[in-house]
Order: sequence, then structure tokens, then C-alpha cells
Amino acid sequence: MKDFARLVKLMAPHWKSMLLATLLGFFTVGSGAGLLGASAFLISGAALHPPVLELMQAIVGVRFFGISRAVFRYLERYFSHDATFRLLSHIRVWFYQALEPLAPARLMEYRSGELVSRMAADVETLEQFYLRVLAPPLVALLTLFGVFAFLARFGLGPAFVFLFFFLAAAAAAPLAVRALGRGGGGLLGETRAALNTQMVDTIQGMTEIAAFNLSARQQRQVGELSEKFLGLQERAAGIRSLSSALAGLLMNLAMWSILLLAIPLVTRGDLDGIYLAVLALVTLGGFEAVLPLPMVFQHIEESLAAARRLFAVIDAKPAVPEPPAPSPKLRGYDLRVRGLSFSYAPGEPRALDGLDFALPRGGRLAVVGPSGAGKSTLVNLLLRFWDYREGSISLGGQELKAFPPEELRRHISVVTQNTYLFNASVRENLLLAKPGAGEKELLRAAREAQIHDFIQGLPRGYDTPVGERGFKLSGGQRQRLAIARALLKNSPVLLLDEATAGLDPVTGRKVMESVSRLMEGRTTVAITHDLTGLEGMDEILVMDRGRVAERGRHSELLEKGGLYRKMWELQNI
Ligand SMILES: Nc1ncnc2c1ncn2[C@@H]1O[C@H](COP(=O)(O)OP(=O)(O)OP(=O)(O)O)[C@@H](O)[C@H]1O
Repeated sequence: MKDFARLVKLMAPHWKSMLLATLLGFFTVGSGAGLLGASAFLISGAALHPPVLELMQAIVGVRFFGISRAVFRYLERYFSHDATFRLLSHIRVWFYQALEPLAPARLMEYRSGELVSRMAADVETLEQFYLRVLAPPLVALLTLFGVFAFLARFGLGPAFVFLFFFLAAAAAAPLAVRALGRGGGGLLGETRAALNTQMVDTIQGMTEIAAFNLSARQQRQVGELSEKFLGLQERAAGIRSLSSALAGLLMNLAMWSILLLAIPLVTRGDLDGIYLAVLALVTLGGFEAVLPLPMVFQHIEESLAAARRLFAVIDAKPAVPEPPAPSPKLRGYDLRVRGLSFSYAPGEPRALDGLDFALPRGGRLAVVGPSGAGKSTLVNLLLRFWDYREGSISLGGQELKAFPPEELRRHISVVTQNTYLFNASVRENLLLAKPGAGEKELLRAAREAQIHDFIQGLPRGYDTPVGERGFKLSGGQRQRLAIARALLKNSPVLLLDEATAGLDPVTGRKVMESVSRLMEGRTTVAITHDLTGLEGMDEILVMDRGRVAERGRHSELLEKGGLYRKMWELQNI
């Protein structure tokens, strides 16, 4: 019920269009019933061969209802779909906005396909919440009042017979369908989501699947999920058919019962025979409003299951709470870390354990160490992707926690090993760092990153698309673009997380030249496995299992003959 109320609340901004669409839905059904009634009156009346003038009213009625039904149907579809599509776009934006503060810490538990599925399929499923869950019962209720009032003018008997069958079709048939389809709606959504996730995984992991000969296994898994989905769809379709059959049966029973009741009225002279067909056909027309009702429960289940999946994602508490506003002004760019300890979850071993360092503005710190030493964790904390609880990190003398993550990240540039390039042009990818940058600025950054000449040589220069994840570029070119981005952003703090990892030594060295330019004048923390080129760093922290094992400058550490020396020898033999 709570989820239902939350969903209704999401629709609240669109209530006017939805109300209008509901009224138009009622007018459509009303026109349909009117058309049938007027036609019945016209045919019955014409059978008695009266002068044409006496039939004029009925002829006008048939024309009017014929046209008004089409017009109302068009307007109803127009307004209901307009409201629904606006609602969907509102929900997509709302979901994305709620998702952003959760990235990356809270989103790691989801497979990317799962999130895509939630954003696409589940949001789409909510389309039916208004169209097939909220609107049909309201239209049915209005129709019930309208047709009951019309029939009551000819006698309470037919009116109550209509009421009885209408309620039976509106309540009993949906309940029967609900009993048959219980759980099916939710399961259908879950299976669709699982299938989407599997498909995204299959496409993303295509290379690995082919390389490890896993195609058959992957096909089997997708096939099994497809079978299950198909089975559930068949079941839902079966229930849908049954429900329309049931509603159709009740509709015909209502019509026949009203005829049985009205015929004696005609023979007794209490009802003009010309109205007999009118009563029967208006009843049929009124039942149009009942036909969608049996499926309401199934659609409720599907919509609620989709809404629950969306709510479950966005209800996760962000890993980093927003500090109380207003945020302080950054006063400087010297970085200080004291007694910093961190574990990713309570009870888990510490990824960082009592880390200390001080870096003056423009200073350069390298953090090295074996895999799992906690180097990336430090970056995660500096960027406030995760929140630290023990120890302190301060920038310009102020605790990092005082700044909202977004505000803080405006002052930090990051170059990582896995630079993400969007499937857009080189220019668009660069401008991400500074959307308003002018052409001159853009070219200067590219030149400094030593990528300008390469870009110029591309078929469409800066407007050349880079392909998904930048697949048309080499690793070194991607890294240079990342460096150009950081140069363009021009922020005073720089985080380098394995910026040259995965590149061959020659390319790595060339990229390092661009990185050196980037570091000039910036407070830099560089995380690296590669110990070449560290002579220029002010301090090197050698980390091991979350702790600082050694610290000093390159030459000092080599002299010490400890872990750093060992790592150096391994790389230089
Ligand atoms: N998201 C996470 N959730 C839980 N534990 C994590 C997470 N990320 C890292 N860890 C753990 O924290 C420890 C430090 O990992 P971290 O990635 O910081 O090491 P690293 O020095 O950067 O290693 P590498 O050089 O291999 O990237 C490891 O034991 C790792 O398993």
C-alpha cells in the first residue's frame, strides 16, 4: 500500500491531464452507448414506417454520437498518452537524480545490466499504472452512474439488473483473474529484468565469451530465461483471454436478463416497444467500461513490482551524506591526511590503517605498493566516493567532510587507468571537462597533452566519433585524451590512478611526459605500480596492506634496501 501511495504521489503533478483524460474516457464510452442506443431507436422506429421527420432526432443522434465517439477517443488517447509520457520522463529524471549520489559506492552491488533494465524496462512498465490501473476503474464508475440513471428512467428493474451484472463483471471477474494470476505480474517483471541483465552481460562480455568458448553456456542461460519469460507471457495472455471471455459472458447475460425483464413491460404496455432494443444496446455499450477491469490487478502487480525495484535502488542511503549547508569556501590546496583508517564494511579488514602524510600546495606525492595495498582506496576517499570515519583528511586546512562531494570534485582532476570515453566526438569528449571552453582553450589542452596532431590526422578531426568506450583509439591515445581533459578542467588538485598502466613502456614514457606537464603547479597524488620517473616526486609512500611500510624520496628509498628497492629491482632486471 505504501508503494501504491508513493506511485500515486509521483503522478500528482500530472493530475489535471489525467483527470481530463479520465473524463474523456467516460465521454467516449458514453458516446459509444449513445450511438448504440440511438441506432437501436432509429432501426426500431424505422420498422414502423413513420414519416422521416419523426426519425430526425434519432438520425441526428446517430451522427452526433458517431462523430463524438471518434473525437473523444482521439482526445482521450492524446491527453492520457501525453500525461503518461510526461510522467515517464519525469520518473526517468527523478530516478537518475536519485541514482547519482549513490554512485559508485552503493551501485556496486548491482550488475550494470540490472540498472539499465531498471531504468528502461521498469520505468516503461509504470506507463501502465495510469493507463491500465488508475483510469479504468474511474471510467467504469462514471459509466455505472450514467447508464444506471438512463435505465432507471425506463424502470428500476432493468437498472438494477445492469447494476448487478456490471458490479459482477467489475469486481468478481477481476478477483477471479487475480486469484489465477497471483504473483504472475511480479514474476514477469523480474524475469524480464533478469533477461535484460543477462543480455547486457552477454553483449558486454562478448570478447571473453568467445575467447573462453563460453558461447554455448551463455546461449543456454539466455535460452532458459527466454523460455521462462515466454511461459509467463503465455500464462498472462491466457488469463487475459479468460478475463475478456468472462466479462463478455457477463455482458451478454446482462443484456438477455434486461430483455427478459423488459419484454413483459412491453406486453403490459408499461414500456413502448421501440425502446426495447435501446435498453439492450445501451447496456452493451456501457459494458465497454468494464472490459479492461479484470486485468487491473495484474497490471497493479506488474507496476508495483517495477516501482518496488526502482524504490529499492534509490532508497539506499548514499555512502557519503551531504554536509549541512552552506558549504565553506575552499581556502587552499594543501592536502593533509592524519591517522586515516578505513574498511569498506563493518567487520572487514582495514583497507587503510593509520595513514599519515602532508602535501603542500603544488607538492607531488607518489603512492606505490603491491596489489591490494589500499592505494585506490585512498583515491576513493579523496574523491569522497566513500566516507571515512577514522582519522582526518583536510584540504586547505578544512576537513573534506565539510564539502559536498560535488563541490569538492570541482577542484580535483582525475586521470585513471580506465578512462571512460563516451560514444561521441573527440571534441564532445574533451568538453565534458569544461563545457563552455572555447576552441583556443581546447586546442591548447590537446597540444599540451600531445594529442593534437593525432586528432588533426583523424578523418573529421575534432568531430570524429571515438566509438563506444573509445574503441577506435589506442590505450595511449585514450590516456592522452584523459590528460587533455584534466588540463582543460584546470583544477588545482590532481589525482593520478595508474594513469600509465596497461601501456607499453615506450607509450607509457611518452604519456608520462604529458603527465609531467599536467602536474606542474598542481597538488598531485599519483598512484602507480610503475616506479620509473618517480625521481621528481617530493615524497613516495610505499604501502603494504593498508599501512605505510616506507616513505621518502626515490633515492632514499633505494638506499634503504626495503620493499621499494625490491619492487624497483623486480621492474628493472
Ligand atoms: N568496493 C570494495 N568493497 C570491498 N572491499 C574492497 C573494495 N575495493 C577494494 N576493496 C578491498 O580493499 C583492499 C585495498 O584495495 P585497493 O583497491 O585500495 O588496493 P590497491 O592497492 O589499489 O590494489 P591494486 O593495485 O590492485 O589496484 C583490498 O583488500 C580490496 O579487496
